[in-house]
Amino acid sequence: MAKKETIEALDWLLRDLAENDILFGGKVVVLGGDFRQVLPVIPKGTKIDCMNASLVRSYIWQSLIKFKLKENMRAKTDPAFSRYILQVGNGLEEENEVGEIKLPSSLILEPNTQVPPLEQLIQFVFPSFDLHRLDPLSLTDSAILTPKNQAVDEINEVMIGKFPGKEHTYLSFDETSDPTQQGLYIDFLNFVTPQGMPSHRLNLKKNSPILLLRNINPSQGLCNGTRLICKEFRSHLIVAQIAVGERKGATVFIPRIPLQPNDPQHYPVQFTRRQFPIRACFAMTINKSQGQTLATAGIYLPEAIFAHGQLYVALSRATTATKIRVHLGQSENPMLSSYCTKNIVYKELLEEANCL
Ligand SMILES: Nc1ncnc2c1ncn2[C@@H]1O[C@H](COP(=O)(O)OP(=O)(O)OP(=O)(O)O)[C@@H](O)[C@H]1O
Repeated sequence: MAKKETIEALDWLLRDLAENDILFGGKVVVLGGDFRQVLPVIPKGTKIDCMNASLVRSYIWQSLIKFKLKENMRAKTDPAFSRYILQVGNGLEEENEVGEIKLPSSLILEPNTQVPPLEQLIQFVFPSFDLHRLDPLSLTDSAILTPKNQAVDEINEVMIGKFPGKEHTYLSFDETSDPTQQGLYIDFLNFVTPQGMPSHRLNLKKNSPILLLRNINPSQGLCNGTRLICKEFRSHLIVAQIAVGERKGATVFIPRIPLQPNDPQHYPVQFTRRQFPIRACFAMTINKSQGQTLATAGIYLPEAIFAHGQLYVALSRATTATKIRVHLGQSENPMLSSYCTKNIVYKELLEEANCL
């Protein structure tokens, strides 16, 4: 969800344009959101920082007329699953002594000593590339979700290896702002992948699914989070096909663009990466999956989730309980059931937002 400052900036802009001092300049503005989902990300922020960044804590909140959407349209064919997700999102599932909830056994990957859990999850989510060869766009209906980027990169790497076809690699051009530092830092820059940026080495295959990381051209459907299929690899652009939404099936061109880290203070040197703003999307972070609907979802939790709403967002991407499987790492207390995992819910924020 957007930070409150973004919506406050819109308020001031509309007041300026309308030359009055009425909320949103007196214009009708429709906002939509679910406070059970992940809150605005504040790097190294505390619980209070994240809650304070929410629209609920803005001067705007009290002036809004609120309407509640009560039916889960995505999971409407599975009302029991829909009720369960809501219990998780509201933080009403019973917790054990280390603050974990017990997931229904039907959602958990069956124990199998022969096949490693990630491989089992891959087999559940992507049972056959042959089926996808007939309809490559269907590949983007499924994904493995996990909390951290490192696991996302590892899973995507494994999946690109398994995917049929010839691998095509694009290397980025990483440039320090101060040219005298280029030689000193180039290896380091090629090694790091700042949050929200593509990696230095992009390994892709024809028909493999990708996710756009920037708003390139919203009117053409090319927004941050759009899923596409790679069709052709040229030296300076990738020909792709939009996989979801109103422009599904449209052919588009993705150029290399200059990208800079959102958190430059965390790097010893300022730099620009010239790369295609995409990453493979067999796997994605739970935060990035917000807004997506998945026909089949695998949730890979070798480590527990770490932020408000992540478990709710992950579970609520699927349309029925039969199309979702979870791999859980060890519970914090190994004596407890292996079906237990952390669920973080800031109930005080949900109460302020009148969600409970
Ligand atoms: N009125 C409706 N009738 C039938 N299906 C609907 C309706 N509204 C939404 N859906 C379906 O429900 C799913 C979720 O819709 P949408 O992405 O608009 O919701 P959302 O609130 O943005 O979800 P989230 O925030 O959880 O990602 C989509 O698959 C959409 O097709």
